[in-house]
Amino acid sequence: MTAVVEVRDAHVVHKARSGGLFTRDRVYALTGADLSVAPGETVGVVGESGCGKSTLAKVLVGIERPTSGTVSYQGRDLWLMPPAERRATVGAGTGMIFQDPSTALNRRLTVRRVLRDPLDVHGRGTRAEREDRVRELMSLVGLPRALADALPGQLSGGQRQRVAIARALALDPGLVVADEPTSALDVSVRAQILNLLLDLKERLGLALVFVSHDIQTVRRMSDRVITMYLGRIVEETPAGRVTDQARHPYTRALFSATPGLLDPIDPIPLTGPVPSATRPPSGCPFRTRCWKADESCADTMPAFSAASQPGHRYRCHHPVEEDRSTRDLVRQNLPQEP
Ligand SMILES: Nc1ncnc2c1ncn2[C@@H]1O[C@H](COP(=O)(O)OP(=O)(O)OP(=O)(O)O)[C@@H](O)[C@H]1O
Repeated sequence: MTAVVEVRDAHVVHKARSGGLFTRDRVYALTGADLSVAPGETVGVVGESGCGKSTLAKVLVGIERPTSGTVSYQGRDLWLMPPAERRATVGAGTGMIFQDPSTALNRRLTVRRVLRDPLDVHGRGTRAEREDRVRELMSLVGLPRALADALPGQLSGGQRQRVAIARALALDPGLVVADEPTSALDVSVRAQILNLLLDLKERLGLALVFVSHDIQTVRRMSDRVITMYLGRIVEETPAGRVTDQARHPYTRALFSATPGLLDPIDPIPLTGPVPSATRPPSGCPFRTRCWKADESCADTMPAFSAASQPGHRYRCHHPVEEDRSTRDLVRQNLPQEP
């Protein structure tokens, strides 16, 4: 089956913000990322702040051009397309939902205008058909019709995020990327928005990439979970295996620290700070915080190894044994290994 989007060996390198105008320092925001998203699949992306989740999300929807590597839509290289074709391909093929709907929506445009805009820009249907589509989109995301002429400032946070979701769906995209779609919302409406996304994904057969700090939610929403560390994808795990059968020590540590998933255990300690993305450690970037690391980890970044389950792969010289539960790892005084 052709992937909706396929990223191959993508690197994103920025000039460091902190180093002043003439700095030679570089931030390695994304390093050698490979990811393919199949139609109808939900891929969750987890990792600590600054690990490159948003960068990957932006690369997937063509907002960020990789410094090197390729991004293909339905097998065609996005950045080799003429600009007008690229804009049309991305505009119609993808939708992006951002963290904060207050800043993502133009505060001067009514709900109707926000939703009609992409239809106008891409010349979809007659005027009457576009108005029908606006009504359809509002009903799809559970917005009452009476709100069509409201401005974003007159809506609640949850309603604003529903508008942003409807806008992302306006052109019937095959891929929606949601970057922390609930983190700016009140806890009381988060579950409603997540349920809406799950429902839409089922009904519309969308491929969804779901980026979040909230590991519990990622696990619940996703078919497959991508773990990122310091700009690199270090593991891809079927969602059902991620808590107890992940092989990468970092994935285990992240999930062990999630309240409610493995209670009552102490989390696997992540010692020390995340190294700077300007000077990532040689070899495996996680080695400076990993209880399993030895000298070999400083030499090379391991290639991906396949685990026994299809769709599960990891990059680690000393993976956690497949049959060791996370609870057992913690009980056996983990930091003293190897
Ligand atoms: N335009 C930019 N210029 C310089 N550095 C950048 C730029 N955009 C991102 N970065 C840096 O790239 C790295 C990855 O950033 P990114 O926003 O992708 O991480 P993230 O995992 O999404 O973080 P968070 O969870 O906090 O949103 C970080 O070190 C960040 O500071």
